[in-house]
Amino acid sequence: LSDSNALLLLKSSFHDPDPALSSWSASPASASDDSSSSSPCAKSWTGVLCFQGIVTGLRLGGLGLAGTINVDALSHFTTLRSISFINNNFSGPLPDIGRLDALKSVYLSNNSFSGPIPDSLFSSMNHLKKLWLDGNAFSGPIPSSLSNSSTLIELHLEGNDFTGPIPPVPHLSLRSINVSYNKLLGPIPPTLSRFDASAFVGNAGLCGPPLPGPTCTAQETETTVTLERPRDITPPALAKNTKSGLVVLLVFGILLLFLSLIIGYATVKNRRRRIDYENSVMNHREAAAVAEAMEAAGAASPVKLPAAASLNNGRQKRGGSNRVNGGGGAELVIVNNAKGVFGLQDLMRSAAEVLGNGGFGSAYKALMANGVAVAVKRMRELNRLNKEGFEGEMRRFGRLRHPNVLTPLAYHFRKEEKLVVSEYISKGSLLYILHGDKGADHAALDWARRLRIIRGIARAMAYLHAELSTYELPHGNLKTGNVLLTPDFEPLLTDFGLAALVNPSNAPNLLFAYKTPEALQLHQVSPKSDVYCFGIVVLEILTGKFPSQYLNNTKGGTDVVQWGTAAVAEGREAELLDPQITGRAPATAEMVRLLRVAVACTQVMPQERPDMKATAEMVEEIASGAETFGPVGPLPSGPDGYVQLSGSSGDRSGRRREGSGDGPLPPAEQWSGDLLSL
Ligand SMILES: Nc1ncnc2c1ncn2[C@@H]1O[C@H](COP(=O)(O)OP(=O)(O)OP(=O)(O)O)[C@@H](O)[C@H]1O
Repeated sequence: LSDSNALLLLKSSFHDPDPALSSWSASPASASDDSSSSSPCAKSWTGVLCFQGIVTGLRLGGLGLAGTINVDALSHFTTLRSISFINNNFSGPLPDIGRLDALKSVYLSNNSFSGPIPDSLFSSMNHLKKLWLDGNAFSGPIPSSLSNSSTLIELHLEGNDFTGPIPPVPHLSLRSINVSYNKLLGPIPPTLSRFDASAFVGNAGLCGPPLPGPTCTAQETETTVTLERPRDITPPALAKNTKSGLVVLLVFGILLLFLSLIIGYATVKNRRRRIDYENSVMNHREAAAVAEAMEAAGAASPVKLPAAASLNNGRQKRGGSNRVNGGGGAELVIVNNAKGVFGLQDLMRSAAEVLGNGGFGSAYKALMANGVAVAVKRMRELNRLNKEGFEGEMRRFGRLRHPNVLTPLAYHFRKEEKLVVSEYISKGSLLYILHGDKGADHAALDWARRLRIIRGIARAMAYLHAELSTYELPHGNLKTGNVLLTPDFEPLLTDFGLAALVNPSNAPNLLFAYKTPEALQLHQVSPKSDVYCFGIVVLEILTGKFPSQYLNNTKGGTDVVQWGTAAVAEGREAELLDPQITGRAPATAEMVRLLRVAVACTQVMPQERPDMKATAEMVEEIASGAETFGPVGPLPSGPDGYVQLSGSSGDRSGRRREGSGDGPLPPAEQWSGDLLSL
């Protein structure tokens, strides 16, 4: 069997409706010989990873594949190191991947695999480092053969129906584990208590550290001495230090214990909110989509904590420098003093409120005694850089000044704990206001406000692309969950520039830019990936629909890219617009033109998208037309019934039409995607 034929055999076990694997085809050469020129490595087959002409990996995530995975075909590749089938629709039992004993990484997240996994399945996988089975419907016990995987560094089993106890997985090499939202029982192995509580929540029968709440009977003595637990996460320098070191240790202990408690509380409370929410006004499909996004993003709206949640821990010392409450590394470094200078103890004395638990870690609001409210995020995943590197990035972010960019105020760095502090923005995220409880803020999202929001986001993005022009991803995580709104509905972008700080292996799970076609297909990102994300955001704001692109599966939301692209191609853009912004009136030219810009931004090929500067200029020009001329009223219909746009549009045959006044778009030659022909 040649490599090509083995892959074709594999392909024949898939159901590939798109088809996404059309590049995997039996050319005459590959069918007849096995020469190097007929190797899949020489033919750029989608998702086939090679090293020196040898197939070493398959990355077939997010391709809409279903059916089964033919392990016989895969076993042909004795050098296969990594397989990824994430975000597809595979179902049935876990394929017998245990036979692929050279595998180091297995990514099968977010499919519909189900049933128990044979207990001995992992016995021969002596090289296994990363196992991601989350977001499926596996049941039965977690296989005990995982206990032999002494090389394991990432184990993700969350969101399944696993039952029974957590087996004693090798913990020395383990860097991340998540078994949340299963049906697990019994004590958490003490060796795993160093991980965050969020890795274990959602299992009614689990007990013991790091989970808050009732302790396991067998572990009572250990768990009741709660103040000793933070010893694990306190740097040795602090522990052996002087009296002040002990005070800081104590304060940290209380802070971290408190955080664990409130995260657990918030998680339970937020799940309840989401269920209520699903039962309310939204149709089931969209509700499910939003619920999953909220699940992924943690809380969508603040959760009030009991008054006893105040973190009052003694007197603070204020320093004159920008390192506040220094000593033993337990300091807060101010990078932007727009909200004054404050220290860790100011935070600890604040009334605290959980905001949520995003991909990077948990977030909470702290209202300090001076009346300043801040959002504090524990950034567990920012482990790529050492202290100097991290500080350099934070200082750089702290120097950013733009009315639509939320510049961080301060950070705290230790190997085990990274905090980033920003001003608290009371309205919360655009994601929640658009799709959440549909309250007064949602009702206020009329066309004028949405246009200003889009313009503000475009300006901020253009600014970030200029200021962080050396970054592969100047933002990297643009989505409406990371657009906060000020009381007067001005957008503020947050969570930008983090791609440089996260480990590359984790970036695809954390950053929305890794959901772009080029990232999913070619594992490449660039500033144009940000442009794609911007396009999604604009489509979301214009249509009011929750983008399926935010989800890790195909079970909900609206594919706004496909919807928008088809509508533009067929000249029926007006049909897509959220009725809330059009009211009973027909779409305005600005709405339709913005939709076209968004579709241009979401072209599959990055080189066919405008860059961020050109995009922002187009948005600016459209918005200024709207401001100068006011609502343009009903659009004249063309002879074939299609909306006729002023100045910038073409008819379905691509001919340009004469318009009536809101000016031309910037020159299309700045980018190769021809907006005018769309
Ligand atoms: N500065 C802030 N002011 C007000 N709310 C905030 C602020 N920063 C974050 N939030 C809210 O806190 C919650 C958690 O935010 P976090 O950034 O940790 O996760 P996320 O943005 O939801 O997900 P991701 O990690 O993918 O960016 C979200 O609901 C977010 O809207």
